[in-house]
Amino acid sequence: MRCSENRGVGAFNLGGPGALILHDVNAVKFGEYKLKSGMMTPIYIDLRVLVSHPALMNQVSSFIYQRVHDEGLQFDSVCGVPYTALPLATIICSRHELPMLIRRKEAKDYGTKRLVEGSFREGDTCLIIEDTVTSGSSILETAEVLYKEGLKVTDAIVLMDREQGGVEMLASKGIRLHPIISLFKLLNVLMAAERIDAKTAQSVRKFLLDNNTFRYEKNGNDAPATKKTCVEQNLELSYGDRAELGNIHPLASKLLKIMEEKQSNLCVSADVTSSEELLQLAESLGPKICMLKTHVDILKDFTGAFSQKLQALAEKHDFLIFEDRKFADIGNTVKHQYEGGMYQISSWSHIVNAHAVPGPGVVKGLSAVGKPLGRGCLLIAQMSSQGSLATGEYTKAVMAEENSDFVIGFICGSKIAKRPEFIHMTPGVQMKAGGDLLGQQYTTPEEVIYNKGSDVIIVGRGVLEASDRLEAAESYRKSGWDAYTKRVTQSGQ
Ligand SMILES: O=c1ccn([C@@H]2O[C@H](COP(=O)(O)O)[C@@H](O)[C@H]2O)c(=O)[nH]1
Repeated sequence: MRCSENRGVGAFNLGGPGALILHDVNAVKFGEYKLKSGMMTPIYIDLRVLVSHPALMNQVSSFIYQRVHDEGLQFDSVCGVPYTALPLATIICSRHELPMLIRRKEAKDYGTKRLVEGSFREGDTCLIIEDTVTSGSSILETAEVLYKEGLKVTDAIVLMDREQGGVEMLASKGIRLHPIISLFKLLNVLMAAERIDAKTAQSVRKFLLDNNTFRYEKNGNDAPATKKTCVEQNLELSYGDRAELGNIHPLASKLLKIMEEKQSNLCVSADVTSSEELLQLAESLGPKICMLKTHVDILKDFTGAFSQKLQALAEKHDFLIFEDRKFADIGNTVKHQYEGGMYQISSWSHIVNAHAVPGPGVVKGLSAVGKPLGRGCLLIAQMSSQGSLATGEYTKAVMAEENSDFVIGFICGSKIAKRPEFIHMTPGVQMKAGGDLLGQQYTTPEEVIYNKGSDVIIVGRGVLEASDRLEAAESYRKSGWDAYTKRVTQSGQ
C-alpha cells in the first residue's frame, strides 16, 4: 500500500505555531521527570494529553500522515506503539482507510491468545507510529513482536524525537525512523517565542547532548556505532549548542555563549578617532553587542590607560574586543606588531585578524604570541569592498589554513566552512543594501545571517551615523537575532 492522498495540514506547523500549541496544552513540561529507562530528565514530552484535545489530536494525526505521504512510504498495515500512539494510529487509519494492527502488551489467557490483533499475511510490511522517541527501545519492542508474527518493519514515524540516540539505534536494527520534530528544534521555537529563557534552553540542550543513549553502543559487527552529524542531517546547531562542542576553541565558545545569553550577533565597528568617544560607545552600546571592533591606529590619542578602561567595559557588559588590525606580514614581523609597539594589541584585544597572503607563517607568528594568552584569530577569506581579490581559489586556500587552536573563524561574506566550531563574521552590513563612494558594499542583516549563513554582523556607520546610536544598535541587534532564530528554526525542515 502506498499513500496516495495528500491532505494539507494548514497552519499547524510543528516547527512553529504547532509547537507552541503543544506547550499550551502542557504536552511539553520542564522540571524533573523520570523516563522509562529510569533516567531523570529536565524536559518531558507528554503527548497523552492529546486525547483531551480532539482538534489538536486531529491536527497532529494529519501531520503524521502528511509525513508518511511525503516520504512515499510503502506498507501493508500500520501499528501504533501502545498506548499513546494507539489513538493517533487509529485516527490516521480510519481517516485514510488503511489497515491497522494492534499490538497487545500482554497476551490474553483466553480466546486466540494473540499478541497482534488484526488481519495480516506473513511477509507483510507494517509501518510503526510512535509519539516520542528517546532510545528507540519501545519501537524496537513493538517491531520484535511483529517480527515474531512474520511481519516486516522497515520504517517508523515519530512525532517527537528527543535526539538521544533513537534514530541511530533503530538504524542499526534496520529500521528507518522519520522524526517530525526534534527537541532541539522545539527548544528553539519556545525560546524564539519567549516561552523559555536562553538558560533553560541551554541546560536542556546540554542534558540531551550529554545523555545520548546510543553513543557507547556497538552494532552487530562489533564496529563502533556511527551517529549522523548535524551537518549530515542538514540541522543547524544553535549558538548555545555550538558553544558546548568538544573541540571548540575556548574563546569561540565564550563568544557563542555571550551571543546566546545576550541574544545578540551584533559586532559594532567603533571607527571613531577619539578614545573618549570610543569608551562612550562601549559604555552605551555594550549591553546590545557581542563584540566591539576597533581600529586602534585611527585613534589620535591612544594610551595604555585607554586600553585598560576598554577591557573593564568589556568585562562589565560582557562583550569581546576585536582589533581589526589585518596583519599581513611574515611571521617574525607580525609577532612584534601584535605584541609590541605602542599599542601592545595582544594585551587587550581578545581577537585579531590576518590576511592569508603571506602563507602559514603569519598565523604561526601571531599564534606564538596569542595562544598562550588564550586569544583567537580570524582569517580574512573574503572582503566586502568592490573588486576585492579575495574570492574563489583564494578563499578556498584561506579555509585550508584552518588551525583551530588559534584560528577561531573567518571574515567573509557568507558561511564558508562547514565545521560548526568556526565563527563566520561579515562586515559591510546596513539596513539597506548599497554602498559608499569608496567601494564599500552593503548587505542587510537578514541576507547575511539568514540567507548567507554567517554568524555575526559587523556594523560601523549604520550605527555611528544614526541620530540615536543606541536605538540603531538595538534595531541591528534585533534584525540579526531574528534572522538567526528564523534560520535555526527552519533548518532541517
Ligand atoms: O571586508 C571587510 C573587512 C573589514 N571591514 C571593516 O568593517 C567596518 C565596516 O564599517 P562600515 O561603516 O559598516 O562600512 C570597517 O571598520 C572596515 O574596516 C569591512 O568593511 N570590510
